[in-house]
Amino acid sequence: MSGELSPIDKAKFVAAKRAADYVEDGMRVGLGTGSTAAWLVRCLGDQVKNDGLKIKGVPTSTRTAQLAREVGIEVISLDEAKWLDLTIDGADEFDGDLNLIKGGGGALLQEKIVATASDQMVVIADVGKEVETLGAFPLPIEVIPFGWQTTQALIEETLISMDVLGRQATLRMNGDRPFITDEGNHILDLHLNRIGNARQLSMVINQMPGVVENGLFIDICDAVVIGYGDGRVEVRDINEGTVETDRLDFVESDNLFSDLAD
Ligand SMILES: O=C(CO)[C@H](O)[C@H](O)COP(=O)(O)O
Repeated sequence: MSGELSPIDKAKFVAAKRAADYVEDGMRVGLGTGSTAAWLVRCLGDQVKNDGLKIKGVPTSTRTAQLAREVGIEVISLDEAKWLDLTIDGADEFDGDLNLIKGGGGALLQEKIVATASDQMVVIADVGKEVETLGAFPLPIEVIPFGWQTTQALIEETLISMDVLGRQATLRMNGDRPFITDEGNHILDLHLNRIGNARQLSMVINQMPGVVENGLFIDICDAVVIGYGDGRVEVRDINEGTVETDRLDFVESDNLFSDLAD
């Protein structure tokens, strides 16, 4: 990547850069997956290299693990860490209660395990991820490959019996093959348009044989750092509402930004 970044990349960058302020020396930090989380990993790597920040990172995917090592972050497993001070991750959608849809990058299982094992989960997102009601983004469901079509049919039939509108579950592909997660599973993307009762839906889906986990994160996220293309950031905290609006100075961060963009 080089040259001028798009407003959406700038928004992701400023959200990630602001969220890096949550990270303190000595912390065990869950590192999310996706393009926004990748900015965070690069920002933390920069602080490790240039400011002597000492952290241990628990990545939520092989992709993030590779990037974290490349930028100089010490990587440990979740079982080594046992418990984390903080997880910072992206999201595909967040609503006013800071409930999320995640898994667009196919890492929802590790992401949910890691976020749930953390004192605090902070989401970083460009403002386009904010929704009134979750569901326009297809809900990822991780299923084991054995009998996946039976699991798909069970999901669709159960949703019909619950009168849920729009319930097609499509197998995620990687070219002409099924997408395979880090745990060797498949992803079904459930097209609902609108999720009326996310908590109930999540529980119903997770009870089905063959389902490993779904991408609804209910009552897990503590704060969202929202980035805007002009450098503004807004922090929304579950307990305190909007706690801060700020503007990151692109001039000040130009070096880091263009280094990272290269
Ligand atoms: O849940 C995820 C990966 O499984 C990502 O956090 C989500 O898809 C957002 O990605 P991006 O930051 O690239 O928009």
